Amino acid sequence: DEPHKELPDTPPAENTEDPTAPAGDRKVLIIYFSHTGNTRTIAGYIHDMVKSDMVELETEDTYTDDYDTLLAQIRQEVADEYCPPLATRIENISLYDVIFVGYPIWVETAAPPVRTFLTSYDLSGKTVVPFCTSGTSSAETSYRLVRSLCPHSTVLEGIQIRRGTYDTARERVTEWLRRIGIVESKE
Ligand SMILES: Cc1cc2nc3c(=O)[nH]c(=O)nc-3n(C[C@H](O)[C@H](O)[C@H](O)COP(=O)(O)O)c2cc1C
Repeated sequence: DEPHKELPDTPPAENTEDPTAPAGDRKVLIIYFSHTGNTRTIAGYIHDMVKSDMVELETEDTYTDDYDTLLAQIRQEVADEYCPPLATRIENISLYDVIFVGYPIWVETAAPPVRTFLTSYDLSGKTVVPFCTSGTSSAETSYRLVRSLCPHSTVLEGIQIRRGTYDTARERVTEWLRRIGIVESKE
């Protein structure tokens, strides 16, 4: 499935409210990897809604922009369960209660930097929340990977934003954050 940088036809509605403190006074961190910016957009929607810190994961070796070369490399990395070294270091991860983990689906699973992140940090006892962007693939394999790499965390229902559906993404992210109890529903 080819990469595709997608901008909504109409600009998404601006978030007019300040981010809300997460339900239960929990401290929230959003970490994400994004090669072409789609996952960064969704991370921004979550950050707009939930009082949180946000960190973009960067690899020591930057991935190429040449799709065919990248696809061949990622096929190999996925087959090898390779953990690309991260340039990003996260201080004080122990302070956080909830960690959102965002990534593109690459070769049917989570992009390899997520494997590095989840194997490098001890997330025992924390709540982990996956979110991803993709073409047409299912996200299930990536969710299974996330669950297997943090077996002592509570992994909540994730959200997947597929290509062609960005015009409604902000609303769906908001509904999802309420459904999983991160943001309290206002009645
Ligand atoms: C190397 C590579 C492999 C990909 N593999 C898949 C795939 O297996 N299934 C899919 O639905 N999308 C696949 N995509 C599309 C990306 O998931 C999609 O463009 C995503 O939104 C990119 O996120 P980003 O802009 O945050 O990097 C692939 C993209 C690349 C570059």
